[in-house]
Amino acid sequence: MNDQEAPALEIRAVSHAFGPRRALDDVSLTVPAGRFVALLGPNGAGKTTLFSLATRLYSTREGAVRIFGHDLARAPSAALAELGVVFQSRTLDLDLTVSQNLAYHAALHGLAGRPLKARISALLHLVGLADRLNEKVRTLSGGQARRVEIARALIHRPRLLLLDEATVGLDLASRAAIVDIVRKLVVEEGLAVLWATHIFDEVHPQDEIYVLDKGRIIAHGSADEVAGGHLAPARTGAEPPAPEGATAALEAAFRAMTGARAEDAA
Ligand SMILES: Nc1ncnc2c1ncn2[C@@H]1O[C@H](COP(=O)(O)OP(=O)(O)OP(=O)(O)O)[C@@H](O)[C@H]1O
Repeated sequence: MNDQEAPALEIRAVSHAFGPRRALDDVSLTVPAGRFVALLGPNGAGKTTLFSLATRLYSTREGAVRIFGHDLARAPSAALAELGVVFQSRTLDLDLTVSQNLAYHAALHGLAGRPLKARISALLHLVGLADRLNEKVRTLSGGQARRVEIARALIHRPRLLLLDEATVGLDLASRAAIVDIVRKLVVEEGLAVLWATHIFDEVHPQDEIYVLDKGRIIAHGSADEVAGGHLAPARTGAEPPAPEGATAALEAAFRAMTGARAEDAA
């Protein structure tokens, strides 16, 4: 299989333990090139641990991670060159400008000069922040700062983006703006995305989803299949369910599978 045909991300039979606590148990998932895949799991399910393994913060002792066919353990540079990541915790320098934050990160990838300026400008247009180039990150809203982090994650033109609960703590409008930007990147730029979340309304009926619970993948399919067929519009010509109805159906299925309490999952 050549690199063009390989999935963007392949996680095969990965397990991970912190001392006696097994955080991931035989997890396998695939993100095809150019596709949006959601990883849905309650708090403590193992999402961040999976991201830490996929980004090589932790080394994979059991199982394998491949990014566009490059084995992360054997060919880490080739694999990581294809990967951008937005972690759950904020990691921008508040006292640097948007441009300085991006340029600093770009330097780590060997980008400089005019091509770098053009790249920063293009990315800030993509995330709707072209006018904030020279402002300190401290002056941005939480949602705007998250968008800068997305731009930063894409600076080296990766073909796979991992986002770990990227909308946590944001208001509804900021969340919607970020989800829209990421989905647009998939459709228009051919980016592959793994979107980890526990927020149901971020998932569309036709999205491919994996449900992670207590370190195991307990369901996989379209969101509608996982919710027992209650999300997609009926084929009889009936009106599609209201978005809040679809969200409720997925949440009900998820809670039935995981036993998660509402406050764990919302
Ligand atoms: N560094 C660590 N040391 C010990 N246990 C850990 C460590 N990191 C995570 N864990 C445990 O591993 C399990 C999975 O945690 P993880 O953070 O991956 O879940 P998560 O799905 O990302 O949850 P959240 O949404 O709350 O961030 C949990 O039981 C957690 O307590």
